[in-house]
Amino acid sequence: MAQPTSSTLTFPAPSATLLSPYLPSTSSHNRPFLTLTYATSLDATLSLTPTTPTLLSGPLSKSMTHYLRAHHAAILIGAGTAIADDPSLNSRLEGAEIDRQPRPVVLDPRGRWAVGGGSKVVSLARQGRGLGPWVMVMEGVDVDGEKVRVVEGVGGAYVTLSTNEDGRFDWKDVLDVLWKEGVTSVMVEGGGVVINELLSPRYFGLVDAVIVTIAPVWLGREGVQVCPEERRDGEGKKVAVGRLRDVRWVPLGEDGVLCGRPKMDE
Ligand SMILES: NC(=O)C1=CN([C@@H]2O[C@H](COP(=O)(O)OP(=O)(O)OC[C@H]3O[C@@H](n4cnc5c(N)ncnc54)[C@H](O)[C@@H]3O)[C@@H](O)[C@H]2O)C=CC1
Ligand SMILES: Nc1nc(O)c(N)c(N[C@@H]2O[C@H](COP(=O)(O)O)[C@@H](O)[C@H]2O)n1
Repeated sequence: MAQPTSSTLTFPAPSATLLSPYLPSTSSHNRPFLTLTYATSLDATLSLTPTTPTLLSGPLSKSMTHYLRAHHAAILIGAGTAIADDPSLNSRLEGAEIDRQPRPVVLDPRGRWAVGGGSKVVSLARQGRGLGPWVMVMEGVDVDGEKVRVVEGVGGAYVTLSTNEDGRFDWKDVLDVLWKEGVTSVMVEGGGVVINELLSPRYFGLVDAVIVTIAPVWLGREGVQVCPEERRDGEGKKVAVGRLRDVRWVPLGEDGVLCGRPKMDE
């Protein structure tokens, strides 16, 4: 039997039905609906090392990712992932034409990502199989003119945003910029810095839905781990950061997909 090409992934309707309660709904708080989604090992690890692209999702859960991408207006990653993976950041779901492609957004305050004509995201945008990326950089950073030319040449943009004293964007500002540009939903895929920050007590409340693929493998130490900053109560006692409610487990091949809505414990 012929293998599907990279642009003809399908996601079975019964699984799609199970996911439907977690898909973006109309936002009631003047910011994009934020879905946090990633694949992890049994030891809560995203990749073997920060610079090693690591396939965790099986074929069905990978199709789910492309289904989710086609249901979001934007897909966001940190510069670490952009540099390590040279990702495509488009949806290869069957029927996901250009009007259902998510806008790739990369948090790259210092303009480190070497986005050029050979980058997958640029190449796909040139072929009409994805959108040009929006790269968020800090004020005053000197971005190489050639990179700006390449990004703008495929309909993308470098967007300047202010940072705090640590050189970090406030997530509320990131979401505000996207909202003002008409982005109603964003799927955040990672990597470790991004995920751990969004799961930290400060930003936990910004996450509307979590969809995590759990693959039956252990990756060992030195990997990029999901382990957010701890939370303490008024007396300094350590408490859980938060949990998921409205939980649903969806088996996809050998992987388990955990869906839920985050809730910070009282
Ligand atoms: N299994 C999975 O689902 C995924 C795995 N990965 C893996 O994760 C690894 C990369 O993870 P990390 O090294 O943790 O990098 P990362 O992708 O989280 O990027 C970190 C960088 O993003 C920028 N950034 C993040 N938050 C920011 C903020 N609030 N303000 C300003 N800049 C911000 C900074 O430049 C920071 O150094 C790679 O190995 C990749 O393959 C990445 C995504 C998903
Ligand atoms: N869902 C999922 N499963 C895995 O096993 C992964 N390694 C990732 N990684 C994320 O997907 C990006 C690559 O996507 P493309 O297929 O190149 O578009 C990678 O950059 C991570 O964000 N995700």
